[in-house]
Amino acid sequence: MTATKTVLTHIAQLLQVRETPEKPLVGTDFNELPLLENAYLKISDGRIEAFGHMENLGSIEGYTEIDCSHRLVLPAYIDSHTHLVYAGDRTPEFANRIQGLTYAEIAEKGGGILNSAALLAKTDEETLFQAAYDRLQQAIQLGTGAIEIKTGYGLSTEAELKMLRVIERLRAASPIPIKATYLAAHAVPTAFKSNPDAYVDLIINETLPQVAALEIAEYIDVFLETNYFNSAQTERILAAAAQYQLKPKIHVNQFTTIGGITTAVKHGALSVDHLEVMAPEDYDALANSKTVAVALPSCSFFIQIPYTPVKELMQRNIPLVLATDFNPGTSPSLNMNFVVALACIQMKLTAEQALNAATLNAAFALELQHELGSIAVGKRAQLIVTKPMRSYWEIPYYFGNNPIERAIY
Ligand SMILES: N=CN[C@@H](CCC(=O)O)C(=O)O
Ligand SMILES: [Zn+2]
Repeated sequence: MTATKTVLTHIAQLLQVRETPEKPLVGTDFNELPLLENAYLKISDGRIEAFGHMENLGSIEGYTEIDCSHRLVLPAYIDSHTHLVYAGDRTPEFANRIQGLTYAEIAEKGGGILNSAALLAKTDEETLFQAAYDRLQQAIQLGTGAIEIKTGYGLSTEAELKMLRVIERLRAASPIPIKATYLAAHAVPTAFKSNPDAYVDLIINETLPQVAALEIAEYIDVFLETNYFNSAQTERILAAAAQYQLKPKIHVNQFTTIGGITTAVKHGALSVDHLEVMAPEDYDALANSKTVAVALPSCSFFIQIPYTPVKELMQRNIPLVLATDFNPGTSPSLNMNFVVALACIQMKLTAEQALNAATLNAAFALELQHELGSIAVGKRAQLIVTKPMRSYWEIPYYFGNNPIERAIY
């Protein structure tokens, strides 16, 4: 936590200096990262009070000074897609994958999401909370200034509500904003294998009303994928969720393309997430929508699947967001710096584009663009002070290093 009045001085470069735009960044705006050199930034009661060139600093009496000479300052990352709450881990499955099994083969054997659900069912709320709270602290130290957390390892009403209560406790204890997503349909439980539609009925008739009554979740999610949930099932869930004002953020096109993006867009999805496998009609659906595309390169890296074709998205002016997809199966990393590095190295984004996708555009993916994501007076002062560096290109260049000296929140 910062003192009530703090001033950052001699900032070599203050990055992402812009007022909140009406829409997420695309085109030229997305290609540029506006900055101020030799800058100061004043913080009062956790908000950005003022900023400008050092020569215009004026009196700093009553402020605690943080000298940022040779350092860059940027808005904290927004991680708009995580599965932060889970029990145990999946290191045995990781070992199996190293020995040659695929994610799909492990899932067929009852591993994957079903494995995490079984572990979660026998783990108490306090244990889940403590583990997730530790991870939240890690995320903050790695530069994350707001985070989305999904349920989805419940696969029963009782366990989904348990996950939501843990998220609520995290929210109460967290110094950074948390948005909650009810991941209603993440996998078909074994008991429903022969009749997945009956599980969808249970979600709609039993779990969803109780989730809505808790008033913790803002968003609804479905894993729309071959062997998981199809478009017709998703449509039913999203139509029911709309009655409770839960907006869709959908897992889609991770392994196959089965019309899911069109479905998500039709239901006014705030975001579609993954998009590693894309068909021409998927781009068309997105290009004519208000839905943002969330790429998750750490998942592609960890389970060795294609990277989201971001150039194709950018060519069509589809807003691009980057997030970690932190989860025990496909992306056990909370490190947004690594996400930025992968986006540059593997997806060929420029550092400007990657940082825009991880800050301001990411804020749009959680409807936090008026609070976070850029340096503007009145926004929350959740900031990253880097270690000494000459250029923000060093963030992806020294991949695997921690570029952050201090997280301000
Ligand atoms: N694809 C669906 N959900 C997660 C993985 C969940 C898991 O394997 O536990 C993802 O985003 O990759
Ligand atoms: Zn995910």
